[in-house]
Amino acid sequence: MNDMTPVNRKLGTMQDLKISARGVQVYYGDNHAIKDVSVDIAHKTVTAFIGPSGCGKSTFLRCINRMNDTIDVARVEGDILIDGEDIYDPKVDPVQLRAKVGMVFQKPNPFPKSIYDNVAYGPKIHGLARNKAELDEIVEKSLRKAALWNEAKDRLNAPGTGLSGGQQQRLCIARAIATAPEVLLMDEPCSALDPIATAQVEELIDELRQSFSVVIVTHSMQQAARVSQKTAFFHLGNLVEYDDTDKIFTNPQDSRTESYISGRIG
Ligand SMILES: Nc1ncnc2c1ncn2[C@@H]1O[C@H](COP(=O)(O)OP(=O)(O)OP(=O)(O)O)[C@@H](O)[C@H]1O
Repeated sequence: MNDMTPVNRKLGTMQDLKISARGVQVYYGDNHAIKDVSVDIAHKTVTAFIGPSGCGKSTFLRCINRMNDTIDVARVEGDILIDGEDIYDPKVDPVQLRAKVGMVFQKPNPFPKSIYDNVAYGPKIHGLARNKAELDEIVEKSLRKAALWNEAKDRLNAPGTGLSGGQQQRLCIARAIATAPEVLLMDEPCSALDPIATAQVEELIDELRQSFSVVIVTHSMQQAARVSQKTAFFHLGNLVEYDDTDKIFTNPQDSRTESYISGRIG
């Protein structure tokens, strides 16, 4: 592991460090999907992962809450620390970790339960509420944070699957934040949404940044430019460049980043 790459020298001074990855490698059988990636991610910041299809964005995102553990052929090496703690330490319970590091997927995937129960499920299993009143409060707060309360408050007992696609995605965001996570991972959260629902979710991401570190995988460079403060460009499993979003889009240092943002690769 080489800690003195230009990326790391630069990040050595980062304030409010939340996630620190060092020398991360991911293999799917013989396929070396992530190659020696080191990156520091700040708290209360939106970080975008961009890059051509198959470059490893989702794979690296899934390392941050150990979702790759659920894929039989996947093998992860290297270190990922959150608040200085190694999340791959055998003492860490992945279920507890995923409450702290929430995830929102490409397609809205509410449980086949009521709107209320979708949000209450996580706090219940993690024992975050002592009684019904506390649970009600968590549900309301989470739906408010996800900008869904006004639309959902009169139909809390209706099925979550009855909401529109954009509302379902906000419900999934409410469900993810109900367990009071510190990091929210979003894997192309708007790819199944229309432009209006996309704009609502993007606005929400900006608000979520007040409370969480948000890491978002996106195919849309416009979206990365709109929502993120930091951008990481991946190519063929390598983290090629990581910097302030403005800089990546206006003055990239690596020719591969330049080619990608100008549409020549990808
Ligand atoms: N569950 C899996 N099992 C085996 N190989 C996988 C799995 N998921 C991803 N891969 C492989 O890992 C590499 C990186 O894929 P990944 O999905 O992380 O890329 P990506 O940049 O997120 O792509 P996209 O933008 O198309 O979603 C690819 O070669 C892919 O085929």
